Amino acid sequence: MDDLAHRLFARPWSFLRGARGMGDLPDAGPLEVAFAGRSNVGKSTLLNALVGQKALARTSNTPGRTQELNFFVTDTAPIVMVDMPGYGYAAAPKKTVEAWTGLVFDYLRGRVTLRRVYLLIDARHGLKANDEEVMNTLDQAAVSYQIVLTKTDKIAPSALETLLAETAEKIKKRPAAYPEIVATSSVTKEGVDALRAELARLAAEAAGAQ
Ligand SMILES: Nc1nc2c(ncn2[C@@H]2O[C@H](COP(=O)(O)OP(=O)(O)OP(=O)(O)O)[C@@H](O)[C@H]2O)c(=O)[nH]1
Ligand SMILES: [Mg+2]
Repeated sequence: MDDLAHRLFARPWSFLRGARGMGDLPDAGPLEVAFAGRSNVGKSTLLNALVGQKALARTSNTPGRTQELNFFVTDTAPIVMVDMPGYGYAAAPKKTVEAWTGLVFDYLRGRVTLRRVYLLIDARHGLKANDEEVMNTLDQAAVSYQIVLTKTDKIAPSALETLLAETAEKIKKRPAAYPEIVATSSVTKEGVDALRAELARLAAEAAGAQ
């Protein structure tokens, strides 16, 4: 880990608040980085891998584990990480899933302090129609986002190469998308240090702006 990243993750992160609606959000202050993606893609697991705390965000084999926007903070930098409910299939009633999805889109579209979205994509499945909808929303709102492939331990290196090339081609014309795609696995920890370094860079930028 580089020096800045080491400092950002030197102390434990803690849970600040869960929000079920836009009215419950914490006051907009420090910059926020959000983890978005389909249900079960590995958002909460990746957040735990980044902070090195196994049970900070709750994870599950069953889609629909995270049911609120969960805000996590550290006292080493003015940066907040936001674990989001998933969209797409979830083991919950239709109305409940619709409410989570509505909240996800409202937050992505309307949060002034949202600085970066990590859009997680399961490496076994690639981009789906609802991921494209999220990208449309972020492009329209001019919120910068980066594609993060998850569960790369579950596919062959050659399949990963193909997916990286295909995905890069699909996002080429999207104005708010980062052209580089990060491949991660919370099993092998591939990509985790690269994301930590990027978060540390954002945190340093935020600290400088205060
Ligand atoms: N093999 C493998 N499994 C993973 C990886 N990341 C997550 N998982 C597993 O995928 C399942 C879902 O992980 P979560 O982190 O709960 O997924 P989520 O995106 O937060 O899901 P929701 O909150 O339900 O939207 C769990 O069983 C994890 O252990 C990975 O990189 N590799
Ligand atoms: Mg989750």
